[in-house]
Amino acid sequence: MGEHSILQLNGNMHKKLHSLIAVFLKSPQFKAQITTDIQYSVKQCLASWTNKTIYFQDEVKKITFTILIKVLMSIGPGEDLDLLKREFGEYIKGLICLPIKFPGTTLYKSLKAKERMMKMVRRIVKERMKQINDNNAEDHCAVNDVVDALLRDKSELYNSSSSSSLMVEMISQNIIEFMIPGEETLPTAMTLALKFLSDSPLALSKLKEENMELKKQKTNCSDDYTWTDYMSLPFTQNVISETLRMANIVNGIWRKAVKDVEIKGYLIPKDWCVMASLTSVHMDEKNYENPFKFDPWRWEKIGVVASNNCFTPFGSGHRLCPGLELSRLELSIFLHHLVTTYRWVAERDEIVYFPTVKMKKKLPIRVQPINT
Ligand code: HEM
Repeated sequence: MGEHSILQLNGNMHKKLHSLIAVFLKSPQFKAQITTDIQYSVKQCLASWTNKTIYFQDEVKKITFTILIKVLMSIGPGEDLDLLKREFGEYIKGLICLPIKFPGTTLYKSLKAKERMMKMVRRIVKERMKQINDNNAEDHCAVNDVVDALLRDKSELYNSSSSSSLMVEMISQNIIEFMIPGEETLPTAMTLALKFLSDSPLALSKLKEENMELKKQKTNCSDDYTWTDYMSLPFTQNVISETLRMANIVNGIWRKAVKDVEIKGYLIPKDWCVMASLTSVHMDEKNYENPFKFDPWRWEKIGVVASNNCFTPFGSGHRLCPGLELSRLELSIFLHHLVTTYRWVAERDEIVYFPTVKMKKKLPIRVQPINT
């Protein structure tokens, strides 16, 4: 990973970058716009799945990747998006591979793919920088995506880099590395939600009932759906929490001790690395009764929590995932349109948890509109 990756940064630089992204993702304008974009993407994708067998695990990435790129750079469907999709696929293969670099190796191809992506992202950042300078409009124009948020930053995060070409370089690098934590996690959450629901008819029926009610209300008053509509469905949020608890998409997080630390009588010497296992917390019967059972109802007692000591799918503390709410929103919109418009039959498949969470056969399903 590059030296500016948010995942590797520490101290002040990390704090500023994290806060810029988190503030943008929480802004009301962003929430309103992205709700419309996700709805559009979800409906289009679902319509293209009907009456044939699809591999859910692969197909759902079309929704999440499109949204991720929209959030980062406002790129819609077209050549640029196709290029990014292709090159990013090649690039991530090289993040965990043998460190051998000569033509033909995975690492070599990955670095070449990153160069091609950098070229495109650099062009976009430069164009945007020019627009901002030409209009001298920093204070009046809406911040539409992460590129805007980083370019309009006043906190000197990049300004210390003095030359504008270095600033373009750093922002482009950040944008590419920001794709890594968002690309694989969310489609996996959607895939496992579908798997758990396919195996739990009671939960599916309650989910459908709640979402049909919202659909009826919206149809009667012909209002558009808002972020809050989707995020206020209690059972749907419980299905999402239970999916995240059992899926353990990020099974552990790494930290390095910057000084000697004592925790519960154990000494962690300076420079040691520690992995906090999130899976152990989520699957511990001291925290969750019958932890291997998919039981969205358990959250009626626990209540909706973004994160606490016993529920940390998005991590916690100053590295808490800034994509937390966006992920819950995408999951909610996806589930809403899926269960209110379609039914599906999933083939038998198994969850594999190592090295990463996946479905063994990519979860083949057949989707049909409800009223056929
Ligand atoms: C269900 C989906 C997701 C899960 C389970 C998840 C989980 C996590 C976890 C556990 C961390 C903390 C890592 C650590 O503490 O070292 C994290 C960090 C992060 N996530 Fe997510 N994530 C998800 C979706 C997303 C999405 C959609 C985005 C982008 C829009 C995103 C962007 C990030 C970023 C940039 C960080 C680094 C934050 C920092 O170090 O300051 N994530 N995520």
